[in-house]
Amino acid sequence: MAIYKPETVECNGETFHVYITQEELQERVSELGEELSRHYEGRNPIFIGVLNGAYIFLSDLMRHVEISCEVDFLKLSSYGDEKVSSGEVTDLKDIDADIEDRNVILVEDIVDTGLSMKYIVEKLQKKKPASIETITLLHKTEATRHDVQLDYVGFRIPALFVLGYGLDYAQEGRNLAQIYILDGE
Ligand SMILES: O=P(O)(O)OC[C@H]1O[C@H](OP(=O)(O)OP(=O)(O)O)[C@H](O)[C@@H]1O
Ligand SMILES: Nc1nc2[nH]cnc2c(=O)[nH]1
Repeated sequence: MAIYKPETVECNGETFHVYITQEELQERVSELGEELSRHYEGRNPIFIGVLNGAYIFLSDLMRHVEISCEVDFLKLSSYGDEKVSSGEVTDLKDIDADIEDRNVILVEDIVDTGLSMKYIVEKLQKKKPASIETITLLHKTEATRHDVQLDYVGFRIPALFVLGYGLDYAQEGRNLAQIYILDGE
């Protein structure tokens, strides 16, 4: 079965090229899974993925976690079909699990302005978990304006629009197996 990983890709009339390869992604995700396994041994953590973007990273990550753990999802949106944040977070789905006294690992695909991560951590804190740590595959360090605590980061990247491996452009491109960046950037 073919994996979808062209060198360049057209999405919504714009051209993107490979920025982080499938091999680089898989190696880093595996390292992160091993690190979490060591840190959370015996603590039965619950992974909370932020839909839609984090679904591929989370599913790959969990397959490298070699301890007992659980998973749940919440869904929000702040970008709509645009490349820049609307500046407002819309709640689309809450978690179902009771996380009181649980060790929570919040999983994001990307932290850009930091608005979504800050919003979610504050929302989850109200449910009285024993702990919350955060993990993001990508962090746009120079774009982050909100005060967020990032405990595990896959890759630090420049403030440029990226696509693939769960990240979309107007809902397209999530199925790409690599991370792509706009041509000319
Ligand atoms: O740090 P920020 O500026 O808040 O950006 C990060 C958020 O943007 C993306 O979500 P998006 O709103 O695009 O929804 P999606 O995951 O469904 O694509 C991504 O999944 C993060 O949740
Ligand atoms: N696809 C995509 N979604 C984002 N959400 C916040 N930043 C980005 C980005 O660079 N690409």
